[in-house]
Amino acid sequence: MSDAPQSLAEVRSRIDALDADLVGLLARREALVRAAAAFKKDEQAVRAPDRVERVVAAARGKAAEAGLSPEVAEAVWRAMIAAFIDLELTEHLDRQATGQAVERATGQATQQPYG
Ligand SMILES: O=C(O)C(=O)C[C@]1(C(=O)O)C=C[C@@H](O)C=C1
Repeated sequence: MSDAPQSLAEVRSRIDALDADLVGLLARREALVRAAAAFKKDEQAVRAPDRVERVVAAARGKAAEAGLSPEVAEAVWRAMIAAFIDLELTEHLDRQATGQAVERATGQATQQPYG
């Protein structure tokens, strides 16, 4: 028997189920991105353009093997990484602001993410 969906409603129900899996995978990815951010000292390290290109190239390569359009893979990965870079930069700025507030309150120098 064919596994092909028999209606638009069935297609959409399968898409919704896959999206739920993707949300779980992206949450695990976000936890790792946040862990990476903690090792980075400056904005250039957060942006890591060489690493971005390697990640995108790997996604394109795996996409072709898996039956995913490489163009779609590249667009999705670039959008996803841009969002994670924004998240990392926001975390760094928050940490910097917290460090400055602690310094004001205590008069003690704290470690600054941007040197
Ligand atoms: O590999 C890193 O350094 C990460 O922080 C992860 C990640 C990504 O989402 O893949 C995010 C930001 C960097 O610009 C590069 C890659």
